[in-house]
Amino acid sequence: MAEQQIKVAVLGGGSFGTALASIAADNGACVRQWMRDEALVAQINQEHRNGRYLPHYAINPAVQASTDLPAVLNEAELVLIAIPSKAFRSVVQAAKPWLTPGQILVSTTKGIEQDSFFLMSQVLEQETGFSHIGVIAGPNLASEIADKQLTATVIASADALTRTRVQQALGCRYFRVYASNDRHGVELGGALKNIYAIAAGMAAALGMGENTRSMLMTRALAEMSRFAVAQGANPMTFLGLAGVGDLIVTCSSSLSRNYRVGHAMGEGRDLEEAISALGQVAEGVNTVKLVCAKAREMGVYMPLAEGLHQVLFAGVPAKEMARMLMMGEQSSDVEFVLPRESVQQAHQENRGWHE
Ligand SMILES: NC(=O)C1=CN([C@@H]2O[C@H](COP(=O)(O)OP(=O)(O)OC[C@H]3O[C@@H](n4cnc5c(N)ncnc54)[C@H](O)[C@@H]3O)[C@@H](O)[C@H]2O)C=CC1
Ligand SMILES: O=C(CO)COP(=O)(O)O
Repeated sequence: MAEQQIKVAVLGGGSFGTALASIAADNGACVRQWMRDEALVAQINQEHRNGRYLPHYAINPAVQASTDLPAVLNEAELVLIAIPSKAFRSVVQAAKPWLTPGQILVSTTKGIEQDSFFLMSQVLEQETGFSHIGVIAGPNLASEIADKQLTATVIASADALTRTRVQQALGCRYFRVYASNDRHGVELGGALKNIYAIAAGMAAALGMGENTRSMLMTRALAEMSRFAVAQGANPMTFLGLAGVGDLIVTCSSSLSRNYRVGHAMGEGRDLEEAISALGQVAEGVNTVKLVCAKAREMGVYMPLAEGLHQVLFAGVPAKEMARMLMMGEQSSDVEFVLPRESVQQAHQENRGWHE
């Protein structure tokens, strides 16, 4: 008996929503994609191209774009939400009357909500109370996926049905979907790495060497996992695609919008100029603000994020910040092996040794 075609709704007409819609259609799903822009809908349906966000790639012709939210959601088994964090809740609220508890809701958004400090899956949970909720995160540059470059992602959910259905709907010859049950850790990984991608772009523009890049990424991983553990996530998750995997790609690629914002600033533009030159969402700018405030409140040590915050919002030159960071207290390499406190204590005991 032929397998029944899964019905997938994608909310968001940006680059990632479009890339995911096309994968699902390549995989045989019935795919409808919702966006606000009538002209973009017409272009996707007629030319099978998203000229605004992914102009150079063909979209599977089976993707049906629409501005009609109820029609897109009607009978969808899987709903993928690819809307920037600033607008995420309002779109979920608009969709709510047409959502049903049996549906699987998956956020693909790598950001944090301003006032609540909620991750997007928590927004989904709060708005709907549904039980099939998950997140997708990993090293997933949209244009490479649209180019069908071999790519892997993670579906994270405590709910086995959500994990399995997303693996079935999206897993194909160029897109591999790994499963995790640490939704919080995976989602935090995706949001936090954007901070360090901005720093890496900045450092690249200032001429950093390979040693510097490696130091930056590795210490970023230490900082991200420290913060995530303080938030209740499993540090092992950061060894996976949504941790180290996504950190590597966004800290190395000018295809990352966060990296590009940092790079433009490293070349001398101010933050506003860098954002407007980008013309797309760079979630890390807002995330660094929110994470630094939360880290201060919780007493979590995050020197790189704090340093970036000073550069973005307090006018400290990036070069000066790098110098200050290099002169900070020397600490533990892997603090889950040698705790930071032990290193600090040893420093205190040996104070005055070379005085
Ligand atoms: N582009 C990428 O390579 C990847 C992006 N992501 C995440 O996906 C999320 C969405 O990003 P992209 O698709 O890349 O963004 P994008 O900047 O390409 O597009 C954003 C889309 O959201 C729409 N939008 C914004 N406000 C809206 C509102 N109030 N109502 C309805 N639609 C609205 C825009 O019109 C646009 O279609 C981001 O959080 C990003 O971190 C995750 C992995 C890869
Ligand atoms: O998350 C991404 C790749 O995994 C995309 O990063 P940007 O949002 O910086 O483009």
